[in-house]
Amino acid sequence: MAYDRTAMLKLLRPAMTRILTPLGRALVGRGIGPDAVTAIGTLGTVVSALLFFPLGLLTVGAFVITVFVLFDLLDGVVARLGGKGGSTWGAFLDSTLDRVADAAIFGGLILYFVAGGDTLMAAVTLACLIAGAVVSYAKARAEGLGLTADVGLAERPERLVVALVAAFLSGLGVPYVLPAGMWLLAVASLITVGQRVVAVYHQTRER
Ligand SMILES: CCCCCCCC/C=C\CCCCCCCC(=O)OC[C@H](COP(=O)(O)OP(=O)(O)OC[C@H]1O[C@@H](n2ccc(N)nc2=O)[C@H](O)[C@@H]1O)OC(=O)CCCCCCC/C=C\CCCCCCCC
Ligand SMILES: O=P([O-])([O-])O[C@@H]1[C@@H](O)[C@H](O)[C@@H](O)[C@H](O)[C@@H]1O
Ligand SMILES: [Mg+2]
Ligand SMILES: [Mg+2]
Repeated sequence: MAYDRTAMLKLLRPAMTRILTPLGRALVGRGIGPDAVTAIGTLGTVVSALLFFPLGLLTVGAFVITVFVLFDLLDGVVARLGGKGGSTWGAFLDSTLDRVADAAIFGGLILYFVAGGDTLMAAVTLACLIAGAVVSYAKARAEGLGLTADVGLAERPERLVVALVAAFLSGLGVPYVLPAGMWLLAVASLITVGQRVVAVYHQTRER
């Protein structure tokens, strides 16, 4: 079953874009370009994920990472307000650095579980990292072949919301929420890989 992205968190995109537009305008007015926003967002995410999560500071880590991860919406806003409607280079940079940010977030959580001696949850979180990367790769490869794979239960916003909310609540002392979130995400990401493979398979058969 294919999930239309308009049925998922993508629905929040126009509202988030509206909220971020005044900030985007201010950045453009100061001569700050989208690539700088992309780079700062990625750097901030990587440093905070690899600092806070392994130390067990899950709530503050999830909060700070959320701020930096929202730069991924802000860079597109800045690109579009800049008048050129976004560049090919910017699209490449944005997607590539998203992979770096995702690796740091899930890598930070893996280090947290390893530090606590929880090998099983470290492995489940590793599955989230790998399956999430395959989800993104499947779409990028399909697009490189002139096809589309813009479907799935757990696209990047869903993966980030589940991981960050679970980490945030776990840090507040809510029991079982982080393991439950990681198990849920591992399964949802695997399903998403399947959905994208099936979507591409059907397109190749139609050809
Ligand atoms: C103080 C602030 C605290 C904030 C707390 C608020 C909590 C947040 C609540 C809700 C978030 C809701 C999620 C929003 C969903 C958005 C859905 C969506 O569309 O996501 C996709 C995007 C970005 O995708 P992409 O990068 O592809 O789009 P762009 O718009 O950037 O466009 C790309 C094109 O732009 C051009 N371009 C780009 C870059 C560049 N350098 N040059 C360019 O030219 C080019 O043409 C490109 O093709 O967003 C995401 O994926 C990020 C999702 C964010 C999810 C955050 C989830 C956090 C939720 C909860 C965490 C709770 C813990 C903390 C609790 C704190 C409570 C206060
Ligand atoms: O494929 P996926 O990982 O769910 O989501 C993708 C993002 O991770 C990627 O960075 C972005 O450029 C793509 O347009 C797509 O939204
Ligand atoms: Mg972006
Ligand atoms: Mg992005």
